[in-house]
Amino acid sequence: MSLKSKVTGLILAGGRGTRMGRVDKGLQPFQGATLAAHVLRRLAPQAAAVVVNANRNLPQYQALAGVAAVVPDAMGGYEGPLAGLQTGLQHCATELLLTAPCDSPFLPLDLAERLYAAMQAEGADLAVAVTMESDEQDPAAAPYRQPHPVFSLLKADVLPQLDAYLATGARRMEGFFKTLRMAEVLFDDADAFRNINTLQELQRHEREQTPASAPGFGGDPAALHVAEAQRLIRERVAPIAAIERLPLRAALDRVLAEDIISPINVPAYDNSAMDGYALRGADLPAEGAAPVVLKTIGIAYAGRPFAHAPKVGECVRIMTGAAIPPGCDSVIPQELAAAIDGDQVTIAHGAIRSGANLRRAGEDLKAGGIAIAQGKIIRPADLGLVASLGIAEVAVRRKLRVAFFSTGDELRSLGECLDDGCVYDSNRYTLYGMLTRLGCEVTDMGIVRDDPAALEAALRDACKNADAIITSGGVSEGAADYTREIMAVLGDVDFWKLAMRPGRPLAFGKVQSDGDSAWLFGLPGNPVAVMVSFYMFARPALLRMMGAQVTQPAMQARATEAIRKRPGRTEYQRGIVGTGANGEAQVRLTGAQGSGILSSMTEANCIVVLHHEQANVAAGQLVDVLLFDGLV
Ligand SMILES: Nc1nc2c(c(=O)[nH]1)N[C@H]1C(S)=C(S)[C@@H](COP(=O)(O)OP(=O)(O)OC[C@H]3O[C@@H](n4cnc5c(N)ncnc54)[C@H](O)[C@@H]3O)O[C@H]1N2
Ligand code: MOO
Ligand SMILES: [Mg+2]
Repeated sequence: MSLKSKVTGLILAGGRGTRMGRVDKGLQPFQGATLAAHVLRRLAPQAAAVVVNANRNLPQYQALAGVAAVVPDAMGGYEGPLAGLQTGLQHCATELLLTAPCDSPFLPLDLAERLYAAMQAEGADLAVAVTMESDEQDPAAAPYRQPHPVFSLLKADVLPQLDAYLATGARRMEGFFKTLRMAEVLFDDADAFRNINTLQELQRHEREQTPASAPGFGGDPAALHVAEAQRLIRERVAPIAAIERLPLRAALDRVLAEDIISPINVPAYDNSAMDGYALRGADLPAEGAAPVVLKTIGIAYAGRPFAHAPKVGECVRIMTGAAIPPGCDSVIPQELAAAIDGDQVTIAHGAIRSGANLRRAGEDLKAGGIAIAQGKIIRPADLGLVASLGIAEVAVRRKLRVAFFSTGDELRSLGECLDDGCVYDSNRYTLYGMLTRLGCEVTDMGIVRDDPAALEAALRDACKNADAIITSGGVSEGAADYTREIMAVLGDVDFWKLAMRPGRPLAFGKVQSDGDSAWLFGLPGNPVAVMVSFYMFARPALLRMMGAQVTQPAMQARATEAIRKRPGRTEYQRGIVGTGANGEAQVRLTGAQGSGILSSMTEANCIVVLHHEQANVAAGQLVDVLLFDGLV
């Protein structure tokens, strides 16, 4: 049973709006809709039904598409949010009630899920959102925990306790919550809980640009901002726990699972950076003094130290990498000596500074320090560094297991005859390439026909062994797109329309079968869309599951031509970045940008990122670019 089906959403809109001049807060216009409509849009995906608690303008609330019921306080008399909660619980047909105030248009899209997880973990009756806030008057003060009792998830069966509490005359939410077993959930995005209290605040927000956390109102009001979808995915997935120990070379391109702590200083001893003479800095001639002549008393080779300390007026011939003899603190490269005659070395003032040309013990790495932090993908330099510490074996995360398949009756595999109306399956090849380059252990499950039973069997099968499943096709709303239906049956899967191009539809969630589960990324079928969606959503999530740090190879380049762009969605266009005549980075587009035109991807060496709020780009303007090298 999905979480969503257990939850009733309650929008608390029953207040007097005292701080807003007694207007009905929820009905105030905000970014093309009302405040309550924004709250509804963010609650609806998290609940089986949404109920509004309002004491005025009931028909206006009822007119909001998707509202199951509008209910006034049972106790009457504007007694505050606890009275609204009582009414909500009375009308809650599910096991759980999720509350949000009508003036919080940015509430988190994973509110129910995160509150529920804490409730389960702590065996609580209710879970409340908490954020860390800082004192605006005193920014230097330590941040404090701010609970948000109006953002809570409660068991519906606490109603008798609430009735009894209200009967005592008490009205404070916090007071009532203290009588229950309460879990607190810390959200790191305090902005998501912002509410709008005054008309001035409302107007200020209206004027501000659509924030990154809000849906893409510039285009389709229901479309989700790319950053919001990325955040939702990032917050849900976690690194796999399994670790394996590998001989150093086998760890190349794997994710380091434990910090590498340096057992030694590197270098282990002070040594020479030059071939020359090791000497005592005190012997160097002062300004205006005559050159000094030092007598060579021995030779220090790399690996064969010279153990005697030179006395005043003496030096030691030394090779690069050799340990600095005792008593010496400087090295003069032999070519900087004024003269060398047998064992006599003449040095003029100013040839070197005292302390020059020494590589100090521990200057590269200190014993006991972190040489490489866990989460790093091991590259050639890391192999070398680990070897320099004398470490022969490293702990890496086990490879992430990713199963993938294509969906569609029109698809044909290589070697098959291309019937009328059919296309060769290319997505499985791009997916194979992208996943393999990322370092995943892949399972190619082939093509799955547009048939509900076949899809269900494939998804169940994939759950058994895979950490993640990637599918392509069938996530839009076509008549043969059964994928959505089956995905929803097998788990908590959200279907998003994203404010982006290409890659508008995306399914993400957890599918389960017989106790096994896997994260599902249902990518769109169009061949460019599948790649862009993979890079923007699946790649960062898979890296996180792999326990790896997520980086994107980004730069800026000047557009050689004007680019049309409508604000309100993120666009990813294929580009070719290079160096212009003036030595500056510049980028041009690869022509046709249709999401079926795969040749535009092979031609390109980068993706030009045109951000959500960005409008038309003029020729010569700087744009953000994601380089394929490092990304792919
Ligand atoms: N009424 C609407 N229609 C569509 C919308 C929309 O919002 N409203 N979105 C469009 C966008 S954008 C995309 S992207 C596609 C995504 O659709 P699906 O994920 O359902 O994918 P399919 O319908 O199965 O296929 C789309 C397209 O891609 C070709 N395809 C699919 N799989 C492969 C493959 N493995 N190899 C090569 N080509 C593949 C398929 O033949 C179709 O041409 O929906 C739009 N429609
Ligand atoms: O955005 Mo669709 O993903 O254009 O092809
Ligand atoms: Mg389709």
